[in-house]
Amino acid sequence: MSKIKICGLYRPEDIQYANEVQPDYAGFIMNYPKSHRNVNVEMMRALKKHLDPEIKTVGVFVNENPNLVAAIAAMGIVDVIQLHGQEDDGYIEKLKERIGNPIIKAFQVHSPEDVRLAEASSADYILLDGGMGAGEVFDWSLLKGVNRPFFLAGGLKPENIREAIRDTDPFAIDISSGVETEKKKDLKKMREAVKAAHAR
Ligand SMILES: O=C(O)c1ccccc1N[C@@H]1O[C@H](COP(=O)(O)O)[C@@H](O)[C@H]1O
Repeated sequence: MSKIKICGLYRPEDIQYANEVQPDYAGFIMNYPKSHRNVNVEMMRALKKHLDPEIKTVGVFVNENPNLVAAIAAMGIVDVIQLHGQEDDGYIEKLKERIGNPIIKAFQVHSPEDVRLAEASSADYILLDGGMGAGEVFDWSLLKGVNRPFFLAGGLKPENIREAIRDTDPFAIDISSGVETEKKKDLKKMREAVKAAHAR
């Protein structure tokens, strides 16, 4: 069993689906127009209003100005901050002085050195990913013996979640494209993903 974050919600229907299938975390790609999942602050505020408060919201940022991230955190619309760009420990420390929200730092993993770098992060959680929301699986054998709890991301789908949990024992599964059909969240796939992650 693992927790699960379903990432990249951006339509009102996505919120209804999340309320129905109850992931532990709901992720929102914020201020990143390169992604089709992009939401701005106003959209986020409107979506959050309808989300079950038991589901934690994660604001995902890519190399965003830390002052803006802190300002968004102060609005109370994100419970957790995810940093998915090249933000370093200096950036994270600066942010920690301004906000009390837990911080997840994402790392792309291609080698054992990438894993060591992630383990040393000053973030509250690390997220180990193959790409950037592009559905890329990486070599999970690199994760043997990781010394702290991690979110596992990258190319996960309902069909490979059980194998991923068995092989890597993550704190949480993080999934986005694997629960979409034609770039839109798919209720059936979301239900199957949550069931697979929460199965004992
Ligand atoms: O999903 C995006 O568009 C995105 C954009 C910028 C940074 C991160 C993004 N997504 C993150 O990618 C991983 C895995 O996604 P997938 O399941 O492989 O599609 C997840 O952490 C998302 O938060």
